[in-house]
Amino acid sequence: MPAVLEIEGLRKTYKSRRRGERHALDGFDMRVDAGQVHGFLGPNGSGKTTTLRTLLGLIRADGGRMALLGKEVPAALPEVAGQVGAIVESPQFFPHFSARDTLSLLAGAGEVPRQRVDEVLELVGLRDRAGERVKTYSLGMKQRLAVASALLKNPKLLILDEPANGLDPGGIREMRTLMRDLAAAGMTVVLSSHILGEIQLICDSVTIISLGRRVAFGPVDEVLARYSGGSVRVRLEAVTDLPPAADALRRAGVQVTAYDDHLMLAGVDKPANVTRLLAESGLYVSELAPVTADLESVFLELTATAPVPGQHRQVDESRKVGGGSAGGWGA
Ligand SMILES: Nc1ncnc2c1ncn2[C@@H]1O[C@H](COP(=O)(O)OP(=O)(O)OP(=O)(O)O)[C@@H](O)[C@H]1O
Repeated sequence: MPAVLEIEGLRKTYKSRRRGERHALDGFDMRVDAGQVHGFLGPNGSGKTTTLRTLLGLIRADGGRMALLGKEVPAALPEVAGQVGAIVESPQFFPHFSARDTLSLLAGAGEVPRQRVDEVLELVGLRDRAGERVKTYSLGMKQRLAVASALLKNPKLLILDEPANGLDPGGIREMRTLMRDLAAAGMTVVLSSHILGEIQLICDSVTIISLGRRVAFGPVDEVLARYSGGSVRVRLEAVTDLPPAADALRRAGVQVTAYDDHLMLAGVDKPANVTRLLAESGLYVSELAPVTADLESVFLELTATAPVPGQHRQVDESRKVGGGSAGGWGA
């Protein structure tokens, strides 16, 4: 499958007199194949918008290479721009224009046939409100207009930064169907979003970025399988047995996360060893269940952004975590 978007070793450092240097992208890699819906995920401040802005020529990279539709950018941007539709950050519209006027203006500037305006209004569900002024629109309606503007030129590659922002549950579901339909029709779609359940439902593949570096990538199923490796939920007959059980397992080298009524273990190859080890300490297991991770828990683990009771995590406190689940206990 040809790559529609390729990034290798991308670097971007913001410099300011007051704050010094900030490495927003620190050798970032990304690849999106044709016809995929690809999720681009990362905590706040991890470098997603910087990546998209660099790719679209809005800011200059300090190093690395990028290609869109097989052409090196930024050099080939004039050639490929007509085939790439993008919304990065909230686009601004003239408040006194209607959605139809806004799209007609953009269509005229981009030599897009007028009938396409009605097509995209229909696609994003704005047909019946298209004559009203944008200043009377809700956040979700403005978001739909933004997606419509990105779709006007029927691009080969559609890049959407937080497309579900402000949409109601019905709107999110419609957006999901629209993305899938566009991909089925051959468009490649890159979505950045913090709604991970949604990404898991919509996307074929994902890239996860943390502190300006890629920490995971690949088909969603493979990423989930890779990072679910050996996760096991354990309940004991008495909850008072959980702390000594956690201690015994940790002493044996198992990664243990303790919850009120159960333990989560990572990297367990042979669950029977857990039962045996606990029984040897006089602790009896009432449930031992393998757990498949969802995208949210993989994301929280890889970007180290899971909430810690009693702490207020600051935006730059995510840390780089090596690939694969640590531990490997249970031989
Ligand atoms: N113009 C700028 N000047 C200085 N620092 C910047 C600038 N733009 C972004 N940064 C910094 O670069 C880092 C990456 O920011 P970026 O906007 O790319 O993150 P993001 O992943 O899009 O975050 P979010 O999910 O919050 O939108 C952050 O630490 C941010 O503060």
